[in-house]
Amino acid sequence: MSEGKDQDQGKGRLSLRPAGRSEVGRTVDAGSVRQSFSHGRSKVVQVEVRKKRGPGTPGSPGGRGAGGRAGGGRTLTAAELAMRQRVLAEQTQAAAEAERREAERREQEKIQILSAAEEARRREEDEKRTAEAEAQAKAAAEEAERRARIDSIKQIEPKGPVVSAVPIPGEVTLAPPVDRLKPLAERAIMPARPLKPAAPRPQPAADAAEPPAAQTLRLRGRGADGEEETRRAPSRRPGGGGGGAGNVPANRKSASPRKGDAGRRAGRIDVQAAIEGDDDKTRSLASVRRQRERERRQAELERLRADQVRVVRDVILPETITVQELANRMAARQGEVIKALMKNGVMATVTQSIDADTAELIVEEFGHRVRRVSESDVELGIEGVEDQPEELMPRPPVVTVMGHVDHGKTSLLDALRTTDVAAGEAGGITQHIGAYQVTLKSGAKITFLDTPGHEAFTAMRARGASITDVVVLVVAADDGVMPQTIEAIKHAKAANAPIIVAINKIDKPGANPDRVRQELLHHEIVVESMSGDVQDIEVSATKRLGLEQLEEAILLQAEILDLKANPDRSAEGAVIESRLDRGRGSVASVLVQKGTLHKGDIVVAGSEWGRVRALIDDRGRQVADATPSMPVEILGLTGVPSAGAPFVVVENETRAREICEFRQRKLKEHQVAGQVAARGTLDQMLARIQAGQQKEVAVLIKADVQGSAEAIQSTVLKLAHEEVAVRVLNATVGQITESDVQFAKASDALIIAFNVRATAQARILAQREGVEIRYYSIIYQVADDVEQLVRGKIAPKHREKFLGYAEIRQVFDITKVGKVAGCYITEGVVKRGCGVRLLRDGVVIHEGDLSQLKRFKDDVKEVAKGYECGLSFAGYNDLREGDVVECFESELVPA
Ligand SMILES: Nc1nc2c(ncn2[C@@H]2O[C@H](COP(=O)(O)OP(=O)(O)OP(=O)(O)O)[C@@H](O)[C@H]2O)c(=O)[nH]1
Repeated sequence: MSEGKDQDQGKGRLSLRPAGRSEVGRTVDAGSVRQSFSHGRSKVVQVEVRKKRGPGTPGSPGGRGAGGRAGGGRTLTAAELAMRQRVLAEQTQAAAEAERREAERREQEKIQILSAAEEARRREEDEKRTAEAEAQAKAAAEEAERRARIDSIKQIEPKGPVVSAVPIPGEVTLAPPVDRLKPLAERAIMPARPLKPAAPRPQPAADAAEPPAAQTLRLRGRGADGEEETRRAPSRRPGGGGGGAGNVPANRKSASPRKGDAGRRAGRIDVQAAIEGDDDKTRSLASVRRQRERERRQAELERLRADQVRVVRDVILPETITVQELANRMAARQGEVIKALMKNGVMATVTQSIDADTAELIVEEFGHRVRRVSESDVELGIEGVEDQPEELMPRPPVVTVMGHVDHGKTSLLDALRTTDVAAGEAGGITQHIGAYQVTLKSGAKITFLDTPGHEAFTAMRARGASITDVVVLVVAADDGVMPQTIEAIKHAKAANAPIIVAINKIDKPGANPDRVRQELLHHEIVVESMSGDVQDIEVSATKRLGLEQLEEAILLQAEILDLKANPDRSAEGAVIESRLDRGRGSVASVLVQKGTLHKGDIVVAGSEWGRVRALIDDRGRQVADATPSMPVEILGLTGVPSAGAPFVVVENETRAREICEFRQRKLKEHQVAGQVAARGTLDQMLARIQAGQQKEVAVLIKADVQGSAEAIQSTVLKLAHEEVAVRVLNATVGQITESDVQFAKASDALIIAFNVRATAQARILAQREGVEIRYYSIIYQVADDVEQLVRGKIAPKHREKFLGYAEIRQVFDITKVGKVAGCYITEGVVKRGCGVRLLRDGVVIHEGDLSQLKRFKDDVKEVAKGYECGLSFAGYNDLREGDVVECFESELVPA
């Protein structure tokens, strides 16, 4: 620094006040710095400011210490500076250039990589396209070849071995033994071809279908050496490498010389090649072709076979069907059906039945059409076709006589029977077959149903037999219109049957026919003599008065009704009544309604069927046939059909059997559901009451004594309220019989049994008909239940559960024990400690508990039906032979 004092300060350099801590006013110059000291001195120091790498900065190496340099340093000449700057610029330029080149190089590399990838992708696509085109071409060629082959087979008888007669593209063709050393090109023109040159070659066709590019390649490949072929070969193989040798897979490389040589024989392989085991190394194109060809042919064969058998069938499916039957109906193999079922998760053997839904799935899978039928379809069409008006002929009317009790229905029917003009011939109408036909003087006929009363009429109607054309309402002139007369009117009206009023007993002293006519007016029956349209005839059954007029009135009514039927068709009608006759078997009285019934016809009546062995009319004569409206007895049915059941003639026994089996099955189902039905009726009644549809609860009372019956009647009648009335149909004493059940059924009534029981037949009937019988031994319980019923609130529940019946066969008097009954269990079971009722003639005479139950001196828990046992009652000794012990258990039924 001190050296710097002497330095000339006027060299045009800038002076700077330094910014040092201890200094003030330092200046900065480009090359010198003025330094000021505290005591006033100052000096200028030459400094060399060396800018880092700056081209304009003096590049002296001593730029680090300003002071040190300043002493021996020198300024750069302009030339030096320029040079340095140039050098520096050059260096910078070079570096930038290198950098740019590097970037370029990298870019180039990247482009190369990308283009290589792109190239590879393109190549791959090309190859794929070529392969596809080739496959299409091949398929076309094969098809053409197949056709040609079929044609050639048709036209030319093969002379040589069959295998060589028809060349198949890609197949191994027979070549004569060839020297292994012989060049392949030479061998290629040898007879490596089918023995039958007439057959078309597939190759040209394949070539024709190839894309032009591929063709060009191939043309070049042919006849040339392996190089061309090698180039072409990979492109023909999907997934093969590109044109570059490095991309050719190793196996391709090994195969290439052969391939190149045999370029012209592409698509074929000779025996030699096969022997050499070429396929071991690489699978030739020809081999692949052959395999594809084989597969294709196989597939086509299968398709053809399938087409031949694929007939779309209408498969009829009932509600259930066995696998075997299903296979039969589809004309498929059982194994296939089982397989299809397994696929759907159903494991079934051939004999097992499957439901219609599952079967439908299978049928659809097999490509057939499904036609679902219901079991009841067996009944379809049994009624036959509708008759044409021109086929109809007039037929006699069928008449039912109705009226109040003792008004003379039976008497009138008997009187009418005697009006038959044919009576003299065979002792008149002697047979009781449920109906009879009278022939009038005019030759006209009338059929009368022999079962008077509206109950029978309604029962018949309930079973579907609406056979009455005209109702004759009998009203006794001395008695007038009575409750059952009104009932009869209601029933007749419900059946839409016209009424003819027969005012009977006019011979009686107190007879007043006009009163009857007047009373009938209240029930909407306006007789002719009162300007109405209802015919009224005054008759006397006993005195046989007015019978002819009555018959004429019936005929007139029939004429108005224009009753007609076609006699020339298979018969149809209804069973009037039936029974089992000891000598003749099942006997059924039927009324023919349509057609003519012949001896030998096959008849289905209800759930019974049979061939008509004999036809017997109401005079007991055998007849050959029965025309419309004629009642006859038929023999030959397999069982006893129920009254009111319709009958029909069917074409054959198989059909008859089929229908009956179906109907019997239905009947059994119905019987099984009988108990439920009984329960259901009461529930339905309750529901109707709740819904306000039923305004009346009808009951039929049966009690052990008249006093109880009357007490119950008055009790239940009091339970009626403004919305629901209580109607007591009957309040009598004794067991419940079948007629009680029928009566209750007709009026939709509930049977109240107080200390009495139903007969076995009545029980069965009630179960079948769904009539509810409720047993009581305490009057307030009856009142309780009926009240609930009337209010439609809570369904009354059974309070006890019936266990069984035991019949007392012998009574032993044992000292200290008392009376012990030797019993036989006729129904259900008897359990130790159960509740018992002692019934004598169907009436409860004691109710209590069982004290002992023994079998052969051993106490037992229970004894079942068909076994004997000994039992005694707790605190009751009046046991008698023939008494019946009813056993029950108390059961809590929540409301
Ligand atoms: N005087 C007279 N009595 C008759 C006449 N018709 C019937 N009776 C008598 O009336 C009674 C009842 O006759 P039925 O023919 O049994 O009467 P029903 O209507 O069939 O009676 P149920 O079978 O009980 O319904 C018998 O005693 C007959 O003799 C008649 O025209 N005149």
